[in-house]
Amino acid sequence: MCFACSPRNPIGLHLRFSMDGDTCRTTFTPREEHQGWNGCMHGGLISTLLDEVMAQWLWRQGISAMTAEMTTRFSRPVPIGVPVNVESRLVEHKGRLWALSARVILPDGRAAARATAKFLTVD
Ligand SMILES: CCCCCCCC(=O)SCCNC(=O)CCNC(=O)[C@H](O)C(C)(C)COP(=O)(O)OP(=O)(O)OC[C@H]1O[C@@H](n2cnc3c(N)ncnc32)[C@H](O)[C@@H]1OP(=O)(O)O
Repeated sequence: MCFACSPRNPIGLHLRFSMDGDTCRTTFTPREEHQGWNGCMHGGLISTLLDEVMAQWLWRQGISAMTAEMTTRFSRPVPIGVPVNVESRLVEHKGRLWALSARVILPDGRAAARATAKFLTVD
């Protein structure tokens, strides 16, 4: 029961994804219970959005892969109650290793957070 995407997880984020060309997308509006710093979404949960949108890019190509490494840059706060777009793309693929990038985008089009990650295919 995935914390990020399962519709049955009672404490989950209930994210829903779609592919748009070579980009995987979702949207999310953080609520009070997702707060970290006053009035802003918790950074760990922002990382969850980024991790999951990259994992889903792979999943939707039929690739089972786990996150092996991830770097996140938090550029601007994500305000509670404000909808954000989250998107990912493939950067590179070599053998079992898949490199992806992702962004959390505020309604004014500015990126609030960016991540790069390496995923390794698993059996
Ligand atoms: C869509 C539904 C799923 C959504 C899930 C959302 C994403 C997640 O949250 S996944 C959960 C979080 N991630 C984890 O728990 C992963 C924990 N780590 C592991 O289980 C293992 O380390 C795992 C599976 C990633 C890799 O282990 P294993 O299969 O034994 O590979 P391993 O032998 O260590 O490495 C294989 C090769 O990759 C290389 N490699 C491993 N990690 C890295 C890395 N970060 N960067 C570059 N190369 C790497 C190794 O050097 C090795 O290279 P070589 O074959 O040339 O020696």
